[in-house]
Amino acid sequence: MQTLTVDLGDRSYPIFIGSGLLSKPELLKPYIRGSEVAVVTNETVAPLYLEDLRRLLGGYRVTEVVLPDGEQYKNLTELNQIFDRLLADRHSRATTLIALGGGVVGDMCGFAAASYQRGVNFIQIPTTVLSQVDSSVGGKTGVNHPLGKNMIGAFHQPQAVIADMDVLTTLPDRELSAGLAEVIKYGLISDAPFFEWLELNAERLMSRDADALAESVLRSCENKAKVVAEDEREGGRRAILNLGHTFGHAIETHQGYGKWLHGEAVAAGMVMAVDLSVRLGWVESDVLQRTIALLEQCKLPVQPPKGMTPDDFLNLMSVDKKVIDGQLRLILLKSLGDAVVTAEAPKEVLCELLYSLCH
Ligand SMILES: NC(=O)c1ccc[n+]([C@@H]2O[C@H](COP(=O)([O-])OP(=O)(O)OC[C@H]3O[C@@H](n4cnc5c(N)ncnc54)[C@H](O)[C@@H]3O)[C@@H](O)[C@H]2O)c1
Ligand SMILES: O=C(O)C(=O)C[C@@H](O)[C@H](O)[C@H](O)COP(=O)(O)O
Ligand SMILES: [Zn+2]
Repeated sequence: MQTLTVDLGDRSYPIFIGSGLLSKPELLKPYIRGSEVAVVTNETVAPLYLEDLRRLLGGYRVTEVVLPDGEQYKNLTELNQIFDRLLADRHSRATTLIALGGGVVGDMCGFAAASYQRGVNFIQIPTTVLSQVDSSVGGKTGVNHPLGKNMIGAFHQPQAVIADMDVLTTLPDRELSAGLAEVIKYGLISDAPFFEWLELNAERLMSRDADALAESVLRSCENKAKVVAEDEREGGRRAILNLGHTFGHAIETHQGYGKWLHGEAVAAGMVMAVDLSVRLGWVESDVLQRTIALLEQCKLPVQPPKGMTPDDFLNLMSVDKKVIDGQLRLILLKSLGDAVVTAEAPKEVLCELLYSLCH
């Protein structure tokens, strides 16, 4: 097992990465402070892994909340199910919520923990590649609104993250690929040697080589933990974790939540961001070619969806959370492994990009 720390002073927490972690009560128990626990999971993950978690929770008073599965349920209506159960079962402020699932469950459980009785503890047990490498770390929690992704939420850090690699064996291929999009993101924004490692190991990752997957989770979490420790609430540098997301979130919202997976939309969005960086003369075109090649090897989309127009993008991107005083800011590359947040979007080149890619 490997242990990393997200260094946030008195809110620091460990990320445990390894095999067989869902059978180790000694990992989980130190992070549950009282006798009350609420497990939040979904209808797909529950039959696979809830029993393992139940075994670790002998002796606690446990509420189980099983949500419907899908990005389309990451909303305020479904979030309320968690509050209803916590209140019905009389959970106090000393309760601990446990997210058992992918990023949707993690974001919703985390937001419930941030707001139930103005804030209770929670633990992340991420079960997808995407949630192990990204969403379980860093404390962004929340739900979608029909007008925009993750528009309602809070920063609320977990007490611990327990990433058991064994659960990835049941993950569908499409979800594996979607998770790899966020893995590739770290190479692009902050870790060129990792990008090169991914180019060499993409085939192993796609065939679910356990060592390669563990290495990619570890290196992704190292990169994310470093950025989060520098800028917990996205005052500045943390925004680099948003590479491709301004375009990607526009795609997810336009298509209808759940049609394009988050990782798929981010993949196409990263190609757009790197392409824009090339058009501005900031990076060599080979970085774009290598990005496309790696994403394609991971069976990810590299173009925006058919039928989405430049105006669709511009309208949806105008409500991005990085917009300040009407100015859209984008994450672009200065070189492979070096991302920057622009003070404003280069509008002319952005329009040129959108008109050349939208079809
Ligand atoms: N908070 C953050 O920092 C952050 C970062 C990245 C993404 N996100 C959010 O995360 C969400 C995407 O997360 P995701 O890709 O994990 O999607 P997800 O949570 O929808 O999970 C993907 C699918 O895999 C299933 N699943 C989960 N674990 C499984 C397992 N071990 N075996 C079989 N099936 C399993 C789920 O039920 C679901 O059908 C999006 O809402 C995105 O906005 C948040
Ligand atoms: O942790 C972050 O910061 C990220 O931006 C990680 C992203 O991968 C993730 O999709 C996040 O939820 C996007 O945040 P948002 O603030 O753009 O909604
Ligand atoms: Zn993301």
